[in-house]
Amino acid sequence: MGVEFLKGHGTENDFVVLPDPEGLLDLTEERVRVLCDRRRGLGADGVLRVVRPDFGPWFMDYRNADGSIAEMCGNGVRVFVRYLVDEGLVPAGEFTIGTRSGERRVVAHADGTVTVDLGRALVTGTGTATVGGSAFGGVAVDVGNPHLACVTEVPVGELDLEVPPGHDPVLFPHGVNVEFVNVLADGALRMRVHERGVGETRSCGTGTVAAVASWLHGSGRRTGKATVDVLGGQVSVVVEEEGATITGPAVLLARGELDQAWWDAL
Ligand SMILES: N[C@@H](CCC[C@H](N)C(=O)O)C(=O)O
Repeated sequence: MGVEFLKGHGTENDFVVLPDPEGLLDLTEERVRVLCDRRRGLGADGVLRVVRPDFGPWFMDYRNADGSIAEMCGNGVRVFVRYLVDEGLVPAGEFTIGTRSGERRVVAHADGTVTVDLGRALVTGTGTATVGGSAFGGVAVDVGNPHLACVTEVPVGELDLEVPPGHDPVLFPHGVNVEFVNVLADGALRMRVHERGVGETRSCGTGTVAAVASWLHGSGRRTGKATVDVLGGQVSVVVEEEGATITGPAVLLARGELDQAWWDAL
């Protein structure tokens, strides 16, 4: 009997899901790196380990593709919720899950979309990202994890995000996720993102919240909502004083077993 896995994505931000209710899996950095490698492993932007603690709700243990641990993953939560509901572990509707950023309320809707309350999107300052020698002013936003969201008139499709954007390490001592955002119309944004611990991804849920918070901040507002187009689809974001929500799709597309000998050898 090998190690059970599922593969899923939220707006093409893709994850390997590892059901581990008893918390028995030894999920080393190396195992995460190889699992996420698109040639040596299954390929993914991150891993979601599904753990049932002795007390409290189901816990999402999220890891970036480079093996690092992050506090929160907005798209990952939606896929995590899809797994819990599809497996009959939690009834659809509203419930709570655990994350490294604390407990979060979620709603699994009848149409298959999931809403996640990501807590307050805290604007903590301003900073600069550099891409190809050009500087982009941005707003630092804490969505449980760190973001620098840069609203720009440069079409985001023109940016080379193969190379990690430069940022001020003093402002972000633990690294940062960097978003570039175009305002398409009032209430519609387009975003690309370079994620800490991953590289450019086709979507970042917490990043879309940071993008909306940054856009609102730039227009003197603290609350509002927008749809955000990302490379992998579209999500809806609402930013309120007491918390920000993201709503979008969550897909599980495959399941299987990792070869035990392969896993043991890692
Ligand atoms: N893709 C995620 C964010 C994952 C964590 C991030 N790379 C970090 O290191 O903070 C999302 O959907 O929010």
